[in-house]
Amino acid sequence: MICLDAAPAQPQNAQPILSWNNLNYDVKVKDGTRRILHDISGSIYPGELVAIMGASGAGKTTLLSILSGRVKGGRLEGEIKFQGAKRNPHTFKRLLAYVEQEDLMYPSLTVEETLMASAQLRLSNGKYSLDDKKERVNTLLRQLRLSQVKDTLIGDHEIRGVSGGERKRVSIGAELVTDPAILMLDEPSSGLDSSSAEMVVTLAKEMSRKRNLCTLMTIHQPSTEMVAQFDKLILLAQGKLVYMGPANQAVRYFDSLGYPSTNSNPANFFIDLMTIDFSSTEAIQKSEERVQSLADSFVKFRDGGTKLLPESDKEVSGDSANMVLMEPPPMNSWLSEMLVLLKRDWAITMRSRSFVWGLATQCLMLMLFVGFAFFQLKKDQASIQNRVGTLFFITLMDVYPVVIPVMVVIMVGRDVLFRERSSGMYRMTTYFFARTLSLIPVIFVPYTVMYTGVYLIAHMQYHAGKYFITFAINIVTLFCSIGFAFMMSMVVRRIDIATTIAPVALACLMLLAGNLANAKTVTPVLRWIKYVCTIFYTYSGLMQNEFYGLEFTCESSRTSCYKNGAEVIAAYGLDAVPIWATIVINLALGIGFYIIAYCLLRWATKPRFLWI
Ligand SMILES: Nc1ncnc2c1ncn2[C@@H]1O[C@H](COP(=O)(O)OP(=O)(O)OP(=O)(O)O)[C@@H](O)[C@H]1O
Repeated sequence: MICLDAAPAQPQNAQPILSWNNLNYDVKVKDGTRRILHDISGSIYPGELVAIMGASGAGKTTLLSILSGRVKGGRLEGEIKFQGAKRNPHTFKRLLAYVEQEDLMYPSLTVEETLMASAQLRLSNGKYSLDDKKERVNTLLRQLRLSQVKDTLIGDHEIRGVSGGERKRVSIGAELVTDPAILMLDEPSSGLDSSSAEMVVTLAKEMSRKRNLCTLMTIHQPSTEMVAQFDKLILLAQGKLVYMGPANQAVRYFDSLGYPSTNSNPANFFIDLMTIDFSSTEAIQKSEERVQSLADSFVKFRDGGTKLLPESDKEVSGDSANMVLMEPPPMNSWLSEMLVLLKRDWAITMRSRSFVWGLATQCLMLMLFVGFAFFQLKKDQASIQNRVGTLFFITLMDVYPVVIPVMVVIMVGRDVLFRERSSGMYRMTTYFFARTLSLIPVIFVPYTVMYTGVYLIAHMQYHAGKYFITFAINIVTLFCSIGFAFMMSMVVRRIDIATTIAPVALACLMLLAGNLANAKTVTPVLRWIKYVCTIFYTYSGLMQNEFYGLEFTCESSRTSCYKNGAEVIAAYGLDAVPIWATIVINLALGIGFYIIAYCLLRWATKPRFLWI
């Protein structure tokens, strides 16, 4: 004998993995508050495959969000227990595998790389060797029928990759690579053809059985075959519970209430029963009354303690010895986590061909263009303007062509970052280190070639010390530019807005950098800006490094001449900060940008979920 709330094949004394009581959820709307969920109670057990079904707007996603601890805003009442006790947010988050409706993964990684990165980040090094992790990924690839496509890219609208169904299975695999206690899937069949959707449900069932895992999914309108796979159904109508119990008893239950099945697909029959008919005022009233009566009947039915027998006495085949993990796995060391992320980020960066080749081509072209525009500078008065032009141009090249593409690269992966952060996959410091380290060679190598080329072709002062100082100033500026790009990527959420704002902000800084406006005569209201302006310090450092020590000739036709470089630096007002200080301050500004980006990311990913 099995009561309605328990799994059809659970032993009677089994403890629910998750139970919830009297959940009420209200949100603010224009004219007051609206109750989205009304007094919902229930429980789910290890090894069960449970579907939350209902018409559009019934509250399926809201219920799943509440149970997963991801609901934001509004007012939540009731009680949720995980393995019989109040949930600990940290532990629960790491024992829950949540697959969102959208498959947020890096499109340029292969299926195997995606699963392997997840395994390396989530599985404890103390418990699993690298070979164990590979074995686990191979098993998952087999179980999820992904072995054939393991070397195919995930892909997106630009890169041809795996099919929609395969992508969904990779999303599930990336979550199942650990031993979660509960798997939650939000509309896993959306956007899939019927056979892919069926396959996802079949696999979810297999996984639940094999791992004694409780799987809870929202699903809109499953096929008859899919309904047959579910152990338990939670049927919602207008935020009210109209049925929760064995899937194979639902039709009989509604029949007993006087609603015999009218459709060969039980899901269609349930949806028809639960949907509000908006075709006329009478139809609305009639269908609302029906939904209310179904909800009332279910309350009576459950309060009456009526029990349902499953049609078959199939036993859950999960190994009862395969107990659900009570504690989340410990996190791996900072270094190991960083190295895994670095390997992954390096692959992503190197596969962003337009970024890598774009930077390389741009640097080569600029080197030739700037070098030959200011070819073999002499020591006459005209060369002063040309040197100033070369150095200001190089300063700008250190910033503009770096900030914008780096910002785009970071923002493209931001949704994945947020998803991985919300499941506590890694620390944020490892993310920043790995992402920056993966970008550095791709930026620094072509830029170093560019500086050196311009230095030689334009014939700046040939002096080893001066060359290395130029090199140091430029490298630190590039570091600042990457930091600035990180900061902008965290401030603005949309790429199009970020790529509009960043050039404007940089143009304002450029104005105050000491070339377009004299550094000493800028209005005091704006003069302070140069002290937080990377462009100013870079330009000032490069100018001093090149001009100090130069003597200029003066043509007899001229009435006034600069005799030496020191006079030029003084005239431009760039002698206030010594060269070494320009490097140190830029380094500090770069670190500051990173700290701001880090704080913004922490703030953006800080859970603001309602927790009971
Ligand atoms: N924060 C909110 N503010 C206002 N209304 C909300 C909020 N969250 C949910 N709702 C409303 O609650 C109802 C249930 O939403 P929910 O997304 O849970 O439905 P659903 O059953 O998942 O629908 P669908 O199948 O269309 O995704 C909808 O009418 C929705 O507009």
